[in-house]
Amino acid sequence: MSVLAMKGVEKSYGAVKALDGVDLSLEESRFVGLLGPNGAGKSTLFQIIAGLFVPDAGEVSLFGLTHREDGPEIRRRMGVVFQARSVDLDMSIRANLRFHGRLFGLRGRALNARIDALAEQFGLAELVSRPVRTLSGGQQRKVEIARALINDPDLIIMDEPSAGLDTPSRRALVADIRKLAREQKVAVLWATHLVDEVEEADDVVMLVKGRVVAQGTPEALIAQSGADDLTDAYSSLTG
Ligand SMILES: Nc1ncnc2c1ncn2[C@@H]1O[C@H](COP(=O)(O)OP(=O)(O)OP(=O)(O)O)[C@@H](O)[C@H]1O
Repeated sequence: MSVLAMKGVEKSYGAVKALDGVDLSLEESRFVGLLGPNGAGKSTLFQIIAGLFVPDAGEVSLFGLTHREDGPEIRRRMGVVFQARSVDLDMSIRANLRFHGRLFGLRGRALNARIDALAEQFGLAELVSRPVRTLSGGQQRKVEIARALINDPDLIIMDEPSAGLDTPSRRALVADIRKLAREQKVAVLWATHLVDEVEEADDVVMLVKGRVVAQGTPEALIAQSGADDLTDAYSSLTG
């Protein structure tokens, strides 16, 4: 099933062209890494996928639907992890997840069961009553991700979800999300400027100055560029 299809997407901020004809597709259960340096246009792309920005040109469809005609249905089926924190530091994990669950119409026992399942899945079960402020950076990022999964989405888009984490925590988070994609059939778009986070992605899309310069499996990109590994391939394909 096609979860996301973008064709010829353009977006400018005044004279700055942030996206310059982006084509991108994402299928069910795929973990796709969106790799690009600072300023490549990753956040702009996310805002468009999330329906917060309207592109200047091009087409975007999610689950075969468009934001213009079916925004609420798309939002019901999508989770978003932005770079900025979206949970309340002074509230407990459970209170934060309850608040977000209610936005999707979840209530009572069903909501509590969903919170318990997510807390268990992300190793937060012992911590659900603690204010988010008292958690480690890695645990706080997991709360962000649990929040984005509260509505059991078919697609989750994540803008540098590992920001601020050390290398072991980043690796663990990537492994958790890859497992989630595989086992729960969630399509994942993971934006980062760190090559090691997408080395085992199903597909990697390289974005530079608003253009997709390469996309394919990590193996295909390495072969295409005659490089030894994905880091070298990224350097050579992105100049
Ligand atoms: N609100 C804005 N007004 C003007 N220019 C902007 C605005 N937001 C982004 N830009 C510019 O658009 C381009 C793409 O920015 P964007 O934030 O989408 O890139 P990014 O890949 O997410 O970068 P980073 O990895 O640093 O977060 C950059 O040149 C940036 O300076």
